[in-house]
Amino acid sequence: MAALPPKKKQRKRNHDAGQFDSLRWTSSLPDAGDDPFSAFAGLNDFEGGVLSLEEIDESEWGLELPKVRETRGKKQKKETKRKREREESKGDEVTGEEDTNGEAVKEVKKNKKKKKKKTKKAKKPEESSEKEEEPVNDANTNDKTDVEEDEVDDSEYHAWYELRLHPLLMKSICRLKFKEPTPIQKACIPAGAHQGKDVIGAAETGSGKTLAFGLPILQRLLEEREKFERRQAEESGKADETIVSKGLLRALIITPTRELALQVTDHLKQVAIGTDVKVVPIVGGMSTEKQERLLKGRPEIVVGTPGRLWELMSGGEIHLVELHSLSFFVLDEADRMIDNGHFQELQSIIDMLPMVREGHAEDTENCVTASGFQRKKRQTLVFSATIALSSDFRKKLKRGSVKTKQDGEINSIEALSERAGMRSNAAIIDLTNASIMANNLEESFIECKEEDKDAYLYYILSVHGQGRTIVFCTSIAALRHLSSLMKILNVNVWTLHAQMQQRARLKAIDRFRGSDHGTLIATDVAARGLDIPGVRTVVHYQLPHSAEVYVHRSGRTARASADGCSIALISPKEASKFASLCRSFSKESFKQFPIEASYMPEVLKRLSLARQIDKVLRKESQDKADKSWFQRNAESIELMVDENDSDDERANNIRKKKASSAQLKKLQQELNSLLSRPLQPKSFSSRYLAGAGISPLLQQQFEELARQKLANFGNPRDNNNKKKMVVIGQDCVEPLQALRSSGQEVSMDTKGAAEKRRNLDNLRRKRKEDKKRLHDQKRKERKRLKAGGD
Ligand SMILES: Nc1ncnc2c1ncn2[C@@H]1O[C@H](COP(=O)(O)OP(=O)(O)OP(=O)(O)O)[C@@H](O)[C@H]1O
Repeated sequence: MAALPPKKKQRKRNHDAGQFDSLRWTSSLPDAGDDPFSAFAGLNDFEGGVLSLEEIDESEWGLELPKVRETRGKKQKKETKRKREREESKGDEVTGEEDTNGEAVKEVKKNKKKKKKKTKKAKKPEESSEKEEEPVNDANTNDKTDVEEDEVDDSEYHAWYELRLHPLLMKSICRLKFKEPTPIQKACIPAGAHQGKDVIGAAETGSGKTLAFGLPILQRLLEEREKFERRQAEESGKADETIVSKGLLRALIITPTRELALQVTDHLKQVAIGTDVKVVPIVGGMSTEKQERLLKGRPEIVVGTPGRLWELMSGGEIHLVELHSLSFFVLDEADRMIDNGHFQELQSIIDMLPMVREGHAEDTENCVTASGFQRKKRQTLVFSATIALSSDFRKKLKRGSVKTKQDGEINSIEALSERAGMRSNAAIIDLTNASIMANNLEESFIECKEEDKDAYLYYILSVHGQGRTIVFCTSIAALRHLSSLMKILNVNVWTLHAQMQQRARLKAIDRFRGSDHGTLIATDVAARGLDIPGVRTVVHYQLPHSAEVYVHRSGRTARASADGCSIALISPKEASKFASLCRSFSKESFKQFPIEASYMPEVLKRLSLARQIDKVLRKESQDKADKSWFQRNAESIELMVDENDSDDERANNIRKKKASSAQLKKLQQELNSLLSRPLQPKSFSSRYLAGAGISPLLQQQFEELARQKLANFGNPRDNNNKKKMVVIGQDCVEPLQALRSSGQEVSMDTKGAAEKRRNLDNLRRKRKEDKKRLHDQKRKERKRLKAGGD
């Protein structure tokens, strides 16, 4: 883009500044206290803060935005001009050669063909590099011709131009068809990319936070490279090979889970296509050798999990310990980092970062390889969907008095940010709304007994089996129980939990991603960051331990302007937890998910059979496991196992086995016969056939039948009457649709619930005390009687 004239530039800056006025700047959050769900109460009471815009001279960047489609008038004018020029040049060329035998014309055509071939060749490397695992593309392949040839509609992408991104980044954005930046991107890119500020960013799940920190990183790397190359060219073209930023670690992005690290890597790679910036994931569960090999390629951006990163860093991995050149330190899903099991390694990594002093460039005096550009301050970017900061965080940062635990451990995002070198002028950008949930997310609940949760889940999956669903459990035991039941009931499910091997985890995600109506049963390892398009429903089979996790779980649906719904299954035991959750989101009402009670007898029948089958199967596999365990251990101590059971015992065992397999067969037959027909409500009208589980094929057949019946009626009056016959297959109704059309808004008497809980606790305590008193009395009585008898 050409440099704007001074006035325009000023106006543009004002415009940018104006944009920020509409944002809410944070720094205050009420103390969360002991209640894990109260962390978000009053989240919208934030203090203001202003971003100051620095002078930026676009002309210095030499930036050129992708050529956009001109308006019709301009286009026509240009076309006429081009035509005229073409004709003139054609004339020149033809007259310049012998024109008598048409040779010149042929020459021109040949030249044109050559040109076309060249353009094709120039395009090829880029196309092929997209398919490669590591897109290491040469910036030179993205010459202007490529950019110009992209059909980019000005009106469609103009919202990005204010952010003044590098043309190669703009090209990727256009390719990804991201029409406009999301609010968090709009707010963070100027601060992070152009003002070099540290950023704390919070926005709802699925709001595009990855690019809110990814684009500033790529922008700065590309910008620095261009500046450097220009300067080199100016200084008589003598390239000093030591200073070029290529090959030094420039950005370290840390995420709490491996899947998230891989996803962030993929996302950044997509945007970095066409640049030669390398992005590499470093995560546990993958071969260390392979990751060391990847690091030998000296990627500028590394995305990793704390455990594996620290393992390699403490082992002296050269690319990871040369941190003087680091320009970005990013914590994605930062609040999760302070959970147990993460912060030890994270703390060690942070302690390895060169010191950043307020008002000073990084301490890089001993560094010979870092260029002047890289010696700029390191930026710290901290992002999450749920972020809780104290009201005077900024002041504390200034004073350097953010508290860590007494033993020096990091216990809050604030301490983490300070330790990582966050400066007091950091841009704190909080775009979370009062409920912190995505606006297009519909939340609902079903109140049920603990033992009925399976039935309600089966109801949701079979009656409303449309779209992808993620079911969250808090324990792996619950997940295993649930997945085996659902598999017996022929529900298409995959599982994801922390005890699975990384390969299996990725496979499960991949398969889930590939199935339009699949179900993933997961623990909270999948709660953060996973970006799987088309997740329509999130079911909280068990409520999570904290409100943050609830937010992140629900955020797997309704991402990037799509809609979706969440359904929490609430047992009486969880009622007070749920009330506390509502309180923390200042929610006064939740929608009750509509259940068609007439389906439940059939659902319960199937489930009872599935449970019995599961029990038999478990017993069988347990017996097998016990036997092999016994044999293994006997062998290990060289003990001879006496195989010779008595005849009676053997006969007994065989009888038991036969009985068990006969029982299993019978149960399976019974269940199969139930599963072979659609789930039907107990009673249904033959006129309004409402059948959940009616497959599209069956529905089609019913509709055909209805039409045939209609045609058979000769009497037009009769005909009119029968026209009212409708076939409704509820299978086609997504949970979100069902919720929208008949979900009941239920007001949450959170205070009342707490009162009730207290009363119930008192009652229980009283009953216990009474029981104890009675027991003591009886004991004393017995003693007395005994003493009297003696
Ligand atoms: N400007 C944009 N326009 C449209 N889609 C976008 C834009 N930016 C990002 N996306 C898409 O939105 C989805 C969500 O983005 P991303 O994963 O970065 O969200 P997030 O805020 O990090 O979510 P979470 O808090 O759950 O981790 C991704 O599929 C991404 O490709």
